[in-house]
Amino acid sequence: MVKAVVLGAAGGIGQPLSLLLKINPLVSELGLFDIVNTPGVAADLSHISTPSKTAGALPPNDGLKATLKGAQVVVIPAGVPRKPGMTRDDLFKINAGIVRDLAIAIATTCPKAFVLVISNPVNSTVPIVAEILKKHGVFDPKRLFGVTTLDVVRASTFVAETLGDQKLAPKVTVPVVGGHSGVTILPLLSQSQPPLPAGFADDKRDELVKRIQFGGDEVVKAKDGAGSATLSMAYAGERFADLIIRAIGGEKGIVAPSYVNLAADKDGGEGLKKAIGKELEYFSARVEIGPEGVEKILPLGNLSTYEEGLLKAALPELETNIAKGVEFIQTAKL
Ligand SMILES: NC(=O)C1=CN([C@@H]2O[C@H](COP(=O)(O)OP(=O)(O)OC[C@H]3O[C@@H](n4cnc5c(N)ncnc54)[C@H](O)[C@@H]3O)[C@@H](O)[C@H]2O)C=CC1
Ligand SMILES: O=C([O-])CC(=O)C(=O)O
Repeated sequence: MVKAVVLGAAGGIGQPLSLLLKINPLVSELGLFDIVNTPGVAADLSHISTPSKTAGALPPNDGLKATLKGAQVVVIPAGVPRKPGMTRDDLFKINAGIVRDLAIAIATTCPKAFVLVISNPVNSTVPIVAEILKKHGVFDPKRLFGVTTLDVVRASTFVAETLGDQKLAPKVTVPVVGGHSGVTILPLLSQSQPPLPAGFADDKRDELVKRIQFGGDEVVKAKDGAGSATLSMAYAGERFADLIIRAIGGEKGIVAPSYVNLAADKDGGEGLKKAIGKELEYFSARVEIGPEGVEKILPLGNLSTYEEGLLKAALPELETNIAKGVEFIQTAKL
């Protein structure tokens, strides 16, 4: 049983994610923080007849610190979402500062917590959290996760649709690696289980890859100015948080997709760096998770020639995104 905290709990993702965590039987205490509306959200959820206690706080009177006290899992969906025409990187200006300030509170209040970052741009916000934790001397790469589960969820759904059977969606597995924006999202369709039909046309494959890479844009466009994915993200966020909570509880064999610092790996990510041909500090892949955090970053497996090309195209943007997050903290006067 763990204490889980949601930062940004009154938002489009925060509310349904908090609901799902409230009904997770492995959560004993649920702390909710936002700059608006958390007392109401917490009062509402607290009437649900599950064992966990729920409390909500606002910034005055150190509400953030009180909420974080004793937290083992902190999920961060705080920040602004995209509007049509924006990239995730366009959110950096506002969200980088929000995530930085929340990370400072984590570093000083619950430095051993597992931190799950949803706020975009994930490729940069995860390095921001890491740099803050480093500055406070409490960084453990094994306990910091960028949440990329929605990419994997979308891949399963879209492949099932392509196979003409929605009922397959919960069973389809497709590794999605790299990062969490546009071309940095690398769906490895050649490893899909069940596989795509033999002789699946190249143009159909390209379409499917694009749809997974730009699935977020599909929702942003449909919401027409009212934000981005919230309900599917809450589902994905809880699915990931649940795996983390079960790993903390000692369950064996937990494997989840996540954007992590490669120093989290047993061999410092050397195997993965070799596979991608670049000295990157962060990459998303399937990771084995145990009670102390990441135990191993799993190899990417065999990439098709086409996927090698996708990987090559992803690396420059990923590298720029990472550097932007790192520099934001390293060059700042905090
Ligand atoms: N990793 C992923 O796959 C996904 C990430 N996202 C990202 O999640 C973030 C949140 O999206 P939504 O929930 O739709 O936005 P939203 O605007 O509905 O909710 C964000 C919440 O954060 C709160 N907030 C702002 N500053 C805060 C602070 N300093 N401390 C605590 N809370 C604060 C706001 O008051 C608001 O309630 C966005 O950055 C979005 O791009 C969205 C979908 C998928
Ligand atoms: O597209 C967005 O801005 C939100 C997001 O990260 C996603 O839905 O994958």
